[in-house]
Amino acid sequence: MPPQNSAHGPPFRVAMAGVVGRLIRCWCRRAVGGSLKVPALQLHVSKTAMGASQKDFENAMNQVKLLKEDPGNEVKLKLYALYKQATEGPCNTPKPGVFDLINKAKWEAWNALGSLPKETARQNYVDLVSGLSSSSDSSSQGKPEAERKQAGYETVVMTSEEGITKIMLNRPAKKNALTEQMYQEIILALEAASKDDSAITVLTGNGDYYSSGNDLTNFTNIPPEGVEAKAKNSAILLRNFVGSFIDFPKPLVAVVNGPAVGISVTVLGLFDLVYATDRATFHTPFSHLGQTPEGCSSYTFPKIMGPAKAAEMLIFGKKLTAGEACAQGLVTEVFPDSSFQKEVWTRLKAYSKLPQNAMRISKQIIRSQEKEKLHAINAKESSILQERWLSSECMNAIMNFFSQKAKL
Ligand SMILES: CCCCCCCCCCC/C=C/C(=O)SCCNC(=O)CCNC(=O)[C@H](O)C(C)(C)COP(=O)(O)OP(=O)(O)OC[C@H]1O[C@@H](n2cnc3c(N)ncnc32)[C@H](O)[C@@H]1OP(=O)(O)O
Repeated sequence: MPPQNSAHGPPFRVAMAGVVGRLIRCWCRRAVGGSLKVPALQLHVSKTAMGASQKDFENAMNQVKLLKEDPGNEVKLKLYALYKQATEGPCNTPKPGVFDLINKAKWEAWNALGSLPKETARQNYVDLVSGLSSSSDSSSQGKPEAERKQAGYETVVMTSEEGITKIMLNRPAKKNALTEQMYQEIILALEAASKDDSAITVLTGNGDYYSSGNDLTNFTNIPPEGVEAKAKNSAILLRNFVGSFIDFPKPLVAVVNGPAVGISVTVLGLFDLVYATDRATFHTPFSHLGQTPEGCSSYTFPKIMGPAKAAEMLIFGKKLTAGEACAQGLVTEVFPDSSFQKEVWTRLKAYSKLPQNAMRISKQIIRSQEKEKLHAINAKESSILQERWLSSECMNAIMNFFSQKAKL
């Protein structure tokens, strides 16, 4: 594909050359069955990982004991999971039984961190504690409970107001591209929203994009265990992520505030309402990336729009305008960008006053017949992608992105 813009200047390219080099070394190692010695690969340290020392980590553990306010169960689970990941690495214990509720919740929080490197977990733990300490000192005091920003999230902002819980993707400078941490935080946020007292849950983006899909730097955090292990853990993360949409028990609404790419488009088939600004576009360039559909779209898209239109999007990467996506049934309604937020939130506030249980039960009736099937499709799509990520087609596409040879 021809280069289309020059947003990335020379310093970006220099930085990316390192990333590309690392990827190539990684692939070479795989190609020779792991026998090639590539010391640089073993030494991979992510940008965030360089921040927190063992001392910072120990200080943060002490700070937790001094918190003035109980941070709540969600945050405590997150702290537990990050602590385990930072000290022991990926979850390595058997899942506790269904009746062992507390240990099961702890295990799930730890397991949801997938292959997050120990150093990143340590940094995230330190950042989380530092956010908790400052918010318990001052910021949230005095605000009504319902409007409080929920602590414990770094890449999303979660707020609850007037019966609506809003989960806002919050990396506007990166077009809300989804990092591994973000997938994990969305899983946790959906879990929290499913249990809170709101009637409706909304997913939206901050800035000019809804989301540019998977953050392609996820392909560069290769752990010392190697790329196969990374692909395996990423497939688990993907499966858990999509699973939280399949199982979400309340009305789930996407407020698509701008262009959407990749997985942020495919999971829309699992939402109950999709409202889009007329500035939004819907793009699933999987073949261009050497990848295949996820988010259950291999099943939901043909069902929603028919096999021919689904093929145009999922095989050939046709980008749809908001109007086209609405005509094909993926989007519920399109609003002019100038009045988008006002119109959508007025509508949602009215819906949130409808009897909650009735809405919940109606959703269950509509979706329950498909749940098992959707989980099976999710498992299949994730395992096919696990293979795809190890293919040269996929790797070339990722390297092209980083070396700016290709822009979508
Ligand atoms: C070993 C296996 C590991 C696998 C781990 C996978 C985990 C689960 C995967 C689930 C499967 C998901 C699949 C998908 O979602 S496929 C879609 C992936 N997305 C893309 O390919 C989009 C790539 N981005 C672009 O083409 C353009 O950035 C875009 C058209 C979105 C916007 O272009 P524009 O010119 O307007 O803006 P910029 O390019 O300048 O973007 C601003 C900065 O944001 C960075 N950016 C944007 N999107 C991404 C992205 N998806 N990944 C990483 N970075 C992104 C961009 O680089 C700019 O950064 P700088 O300001 O630092 O230059």
